[in-house]
Amino acid sequence: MGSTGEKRNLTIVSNRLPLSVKRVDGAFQSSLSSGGLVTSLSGLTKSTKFQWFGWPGIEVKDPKDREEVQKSLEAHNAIPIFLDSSLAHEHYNEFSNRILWPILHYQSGVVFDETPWQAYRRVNELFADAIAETAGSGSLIWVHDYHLMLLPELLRDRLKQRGKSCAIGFSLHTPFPAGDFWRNLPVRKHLIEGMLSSDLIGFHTDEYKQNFIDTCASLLNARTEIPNQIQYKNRLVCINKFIVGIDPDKFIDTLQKPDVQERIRVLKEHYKGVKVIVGVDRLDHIKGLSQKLKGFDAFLDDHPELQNKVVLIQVAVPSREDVKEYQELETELCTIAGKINGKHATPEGTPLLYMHRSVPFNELTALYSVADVCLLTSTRDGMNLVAFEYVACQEERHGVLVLSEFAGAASFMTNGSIPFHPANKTEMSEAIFNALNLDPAERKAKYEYLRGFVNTNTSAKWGETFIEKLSLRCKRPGESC
Ligand SMILES: O=P(O)(O)OC[C@H]1O[C@H](O[C@H]2O[C@H](CO)[C@@H](O)[C@H](O)[C@H]2O)[C@H](O)[C@@H](O)[C@@H]1O
Ligand SMILES: O=c1ccn([C@@H]2O[C@H](COP(=O)(O)OP(=O)(O)O)[C@@H](O)[C@H]2O)c(=O)[nH]1
Repeated sequence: MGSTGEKRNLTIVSNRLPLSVKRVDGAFQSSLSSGGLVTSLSGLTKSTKFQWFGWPGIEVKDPKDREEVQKSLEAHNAIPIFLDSSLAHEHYNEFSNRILWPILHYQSGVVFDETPWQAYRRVNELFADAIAETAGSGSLIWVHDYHLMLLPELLRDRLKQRGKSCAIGFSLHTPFPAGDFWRNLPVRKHLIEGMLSSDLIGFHTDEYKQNFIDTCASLLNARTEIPNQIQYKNRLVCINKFIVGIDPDKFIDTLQKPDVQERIRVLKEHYKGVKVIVGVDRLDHIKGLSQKLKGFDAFLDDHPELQNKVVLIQVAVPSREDVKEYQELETELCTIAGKINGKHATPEGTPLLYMHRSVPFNELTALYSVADVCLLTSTRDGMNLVAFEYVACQEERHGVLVLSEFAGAASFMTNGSIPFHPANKTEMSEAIFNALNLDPAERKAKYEYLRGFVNTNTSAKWGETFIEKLSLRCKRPGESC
């Protein structure tokens, strides 16, 4: 058990709660939110107790309705922060996902706009107000991700006004780009200063950590000579890498369920004599989905002898559908998918199954399990937990992970996978071919390497390590990080 979380009061804060609330026929229904942040933090629930603040994903105006939503979430230790829909839209869609997200992922052509920025500030303030009121002095507050970069500073001020002292940790789940890219954002200084009011800041990889440290030095003239520390104004902030992971047992246990075993049997029978490649990604530019489909097209062109012998099952989970760029990407992907099947399908079958929807967890594990290859083509990606999940489901098959060198996961998984550059179709085609033809001994060796990594670096360990460090930081602030 994660003793730290139980001894001290732990509060998790993220923009999105793990449960999204929807109004169906006048009543409220909640369902699990998608994405890696929820996966990583849900894995933590096994070992640590915490309350979770976040936006419920819906506008609720009526005080009675708010009470109803509040009660239904209470059972999951979740506390909703209600936002009116235009504010939520400007904060989440317009600033977080149209301006900040692309810059964090090295996408160019971003246009800054003042209205969304003001909404971003306002939402961070509303979070700070709600948390400062509830938090007990001495508690640990762990803030997550790019939607809430201003929160540590706003929260620290409010806690101080109330005479409370809490430890504040911040984890970024995206990459942090190299300095010159970050300069594209006119409000870059405010965001960095907001984060620097934390006691501890965590990144997924050493590269992101170093980029952040370099930016603090060049932009704020902060002192960064001591490893893993940033001194800015009168504060000493610890900076480190914490490897986020999954709960592998959840996948292993699910694979044992009779209905999942039956589903696996049916899928194996259906794809007898056919090699299955799986891809699971939120429908997002950063996942390199158009590159993936084009690379797969090149692979099919290069290997006519494999006609009807290979299928790519691509799950594209709907995401951020109110953002214009995401809508355009969806249209583009449908067109490319149609063209690929138009070119390569035969009366015996289609080489590409493109599914634009989310899949239930049991189905997801069955899909991972029957796949000979998992193809992940991110152009940039904070970590990519799908890579971990695929490995967790490959005890029997020893399938091969073909992993873009730009996923954060590649910093740790390159030895056990086949790495490639997602913009290079030829390289991708060769990587797919090599993965499909790897001999069993090599497949086993790669799988065992990755299994060791995934089983060692679990989400529970990630959470416990971060909380332990945060708690120590407060007890002995002068100590090295
Ligand atoms: O909440 P959404 O807008 O629907 O997006 C889902 C999540 O996407 C991002 O996930 C990141 O976190 C993962 C876990 O650390 C990491 O593996 C992945 O590479 C990242 O893209 C986002 O950072 C989350 O806040 C979102 O909830
Ligand atoms: O229909 C689906 C398919 C997948 N996932 C999960 O979404 C997460 C994706 O996390 P990742 O870190 O790969 O990327 P992110 O979407 O957070 O950028 C994984 O845990 C998947 O199991 C999901 O919620 N719904």
